[in-house]
Amino acid sequence: MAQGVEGGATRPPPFNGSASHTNVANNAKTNPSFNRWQKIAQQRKSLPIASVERRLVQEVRNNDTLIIVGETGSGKTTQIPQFLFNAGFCRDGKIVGVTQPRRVAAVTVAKRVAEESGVELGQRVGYSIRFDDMTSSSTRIKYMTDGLLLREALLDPYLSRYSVLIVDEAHERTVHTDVLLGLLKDVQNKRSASAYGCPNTENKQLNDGVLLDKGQGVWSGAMKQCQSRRFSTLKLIIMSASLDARVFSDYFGGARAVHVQGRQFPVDILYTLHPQPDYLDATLITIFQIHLEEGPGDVLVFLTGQEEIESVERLIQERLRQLPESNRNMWTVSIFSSQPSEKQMRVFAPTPPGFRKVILATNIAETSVTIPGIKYVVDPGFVKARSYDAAKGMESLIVIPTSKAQALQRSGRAGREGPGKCFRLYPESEFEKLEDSTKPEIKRCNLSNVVLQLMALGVDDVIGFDFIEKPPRAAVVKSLEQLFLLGALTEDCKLSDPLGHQMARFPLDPIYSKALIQASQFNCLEEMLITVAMLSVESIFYAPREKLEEARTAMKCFSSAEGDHITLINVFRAADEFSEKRKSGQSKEKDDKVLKKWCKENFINSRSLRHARDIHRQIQGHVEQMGLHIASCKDDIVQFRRCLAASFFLNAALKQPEGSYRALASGQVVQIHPSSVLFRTKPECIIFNELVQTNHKYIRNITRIDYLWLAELAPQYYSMQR
Ligand SMILES: Nc1ncnc2c1ncn2[C@@H]1O[C@H](COP(=O)(O)OP(=O)(O)OP(=O)(O)O)[C@@H](O)[C@H]1O
Repeated sequence: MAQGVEGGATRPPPFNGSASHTNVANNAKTNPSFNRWQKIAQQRKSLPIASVERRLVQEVRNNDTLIIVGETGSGKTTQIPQFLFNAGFCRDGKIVGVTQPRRVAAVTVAKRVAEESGVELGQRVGYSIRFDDMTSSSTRIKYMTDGLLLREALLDPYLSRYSVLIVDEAHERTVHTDVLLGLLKDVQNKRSASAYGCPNTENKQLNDGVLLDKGQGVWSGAMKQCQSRRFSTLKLIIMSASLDARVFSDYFGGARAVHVQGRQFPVDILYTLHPQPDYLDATLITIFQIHLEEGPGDVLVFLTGQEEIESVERLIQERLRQLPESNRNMWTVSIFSSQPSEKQMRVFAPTPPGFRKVILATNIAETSVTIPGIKYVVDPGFVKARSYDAAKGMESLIVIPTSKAQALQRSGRAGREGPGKCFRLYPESEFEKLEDSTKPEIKRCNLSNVVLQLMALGVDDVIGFDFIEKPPRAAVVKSLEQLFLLGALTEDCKLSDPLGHQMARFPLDPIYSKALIQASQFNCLEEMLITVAMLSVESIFYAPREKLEEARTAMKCFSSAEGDHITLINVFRAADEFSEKRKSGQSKEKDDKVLKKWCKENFINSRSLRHARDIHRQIQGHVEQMGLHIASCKDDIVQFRRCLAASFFLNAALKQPEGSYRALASGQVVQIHPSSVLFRTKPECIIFNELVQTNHKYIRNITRIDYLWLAELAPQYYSMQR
C-alpha cells in the first residue's frame, strides 16, 4: 500500500462491502470494477511516459520551470500529475494544478484520472470550471480551465495552495493561456524571492528583511531554510505535443525543455489527390466511405461550428435513409462549445453493439480529450477563429485553414487505443503550406476582458506587461478606451470603484457585465439577465430550408416590433410558462421531453434554449451574490430599450438612405441580418450585439432605439463625438 500520507501509490477501487486483503484474490475473479482497474493499470504501464517517470520527477525537482513535449496520447496529461503526487509534491495539503484551454478536457481528464487512481471524483482528484466546481478540501490533483485559474489569482495572488502548476496544451495559445503564462512567471518570481530568499534566486532578501551578501557566510542557514520548505517555490510545467519549445524556453529565461519519445499506436495519414471545392460534401463522402468500406471503429469529424454540424447531421440522416437497412447502423452525436455539459458528455457514451458512432465536433475535441472507440478521424482542415479589427473595434468569427499543429492534434485523437487512420481532406502539398502553429489568440481578439482582468490583478501598466508575445498596441489602447467608456476605468487609467471591480467579478464580457449592473439601476435586471443568457448561446431559432415558411410563421408568435432582444425574452418566458404549466411532477427527463417537443413545434433550438436557461441560473447566482437589485420593468418596454441603449451604445448604428446602416463607433457600413425581426422594418436608429462577416457585413441581435437617447444616456461618448 501507500507509503506516506499523500505520496502513496494508487490502489484499486473499493470492493462491495468491506474489503480486506484476504478476499482480494477471490473478488478479483468476479468483480468487474477490479478487472477494469487491472486493465487500466496495464494500459498505464504501457504508455510511453511510464518508463520515464523517475527521470521526469527528477527534472521537476531540479528545475523550477520545465517544458515537456511529447507525442499526443503518450500520457502527459493523465500521468504526470499522478507522478508528482506520488513523488510527494502534494505534501502539506499542497495541490498540483493542471490547466486546460477547454472545459470538456478538464472534466473528462479529471474523471479518467480519478478512475485510474481508484478514488471518487471530487476527492483526491477533481476539476473546477466556470460555474462547476468538483473539488473538495482533500483535492490534491486539480484540473481546471486556464480562465478559472486566472480568476483564482484575483483572490489568491500568490496561488499559494499550488506546489506545481502545469499549463497543458500551451501550443493552443488561447488568450487565457498567454495571460496566465505572464502571470505565473510573475507569481513564481515573487514566491521564490519574497517568501524564502533562496540563494538560487537573484534576490537576497530573507524573510525578516535582512539583506545578505554571498560573502557573509549566512547562506548555509538560508539554504537549510529553503530546503526545509522546498515545495514553497512554485514549480511550473509547460506541456504540449506540438509546441515550439524554444519560444517558451526563451520566455522563461532559458528554461529546460525535455522531449518524451514514443507514441502509443501508429496513425496512418491519408490525403486527397486534389483540393476539395466543397469540403462539406467531401466530408459526407468520406464518412460513408469509412462506414461502408473500413473495419469497425468510431469516427471523429472536425467541423467549424454548430450550424455546420447540424446541417451535416441532417444530411447524414437523409443519406442513411437511402441505404439498405443493414447499412443504417450509424449513430451520430455532436459536440460543440455552446452545448450544455451533459449534452457534450454524450459523445463519451459507449457505442451500441453493432453500430458505428460518428462524432461531429468543433475544435473543442481537438486537444487533450480521449474519446474511447475512435479509430478514424476526418479532418477537412478548417476552423472557425476569432478575428479583430482594432481600428474599428470589431470582432468577428471567420473560417480559416488549420495550422500544422492543429492538424497534428486532430490526427492524434485516433490511435489512442489502437492503430488509427486520419483522412485529411486536402492534398499533402497543401499541408506543407499551412502555418506551423496557430496565431496566438491575443493577437486577434478584443482585449477588453483581458485588460480588465489584468487590472483587477493589480497590473496597471498593461502595455508594459511581460506577455510571451505582445498583443498589438492598438488593440490594448482600444480596450483601455472601451473600458473607460464603460466606466470601468478612471481618467488616470485605474480600475474604478465600485463599477470596475464589480465588472471584473463577472465571468462575462465587460459589455455584458456592465449591462447587468446598469439594468439594476433601470429596474429591468430580470429582463437583462434573460437577454445576456440568450445572447450567450448560438442561434435560438432554426429554420430548415425545406420548412422556411413554417419556421417564419412560428417565429412571428414571439416577435416583438421593438427588436430581437425582446423577441428572445418572449421565447425564454414562453418556454418557462410552458414548462411550468406542463410540469408532470414525475421526472425531469419526462419534462425535458415535453419541452423538447414544444421547441420542435416552434422551430426553437432546444439545445440552445436549455443552455441559455442554464447560463441564466448561473449568472443570476452571481448577481444575487453581489447584492444587485433584481426587478422587472414589466410592460415598460421603453425603459428596457433605454437600458439597452445605455449598455450597448458602442454598438449603435444609423440607417443610410439606401437601407444599409452605418455603425457609429467604427464608421463601417453594415446590413441587418435576414434572421433579425427588424430585417424588413429597418428603423432609423438601432443597437446591435453581433457582427458576422460573410460576403456581407451583417449585424444580428438588434433593437430599435431613439437616436436622442445616445447623447442623454452615454454622454461620455456621444458628447465627445459631436
Ligand atoms: N477517458 C479515457 N478513456 C480511455 N482511455 C483514456 C482516457 N483518457 C486517457 N486515456 C488513455 O491514456 C492515454 C494517454 O492520455 P493523455 O491524455 O494523458 O495523453 P497526452 O499525452 O496528454 O495526449 P494529448 O497531447 O493528446 O493531450 C490515451 O492515449 C488513452 O490510451
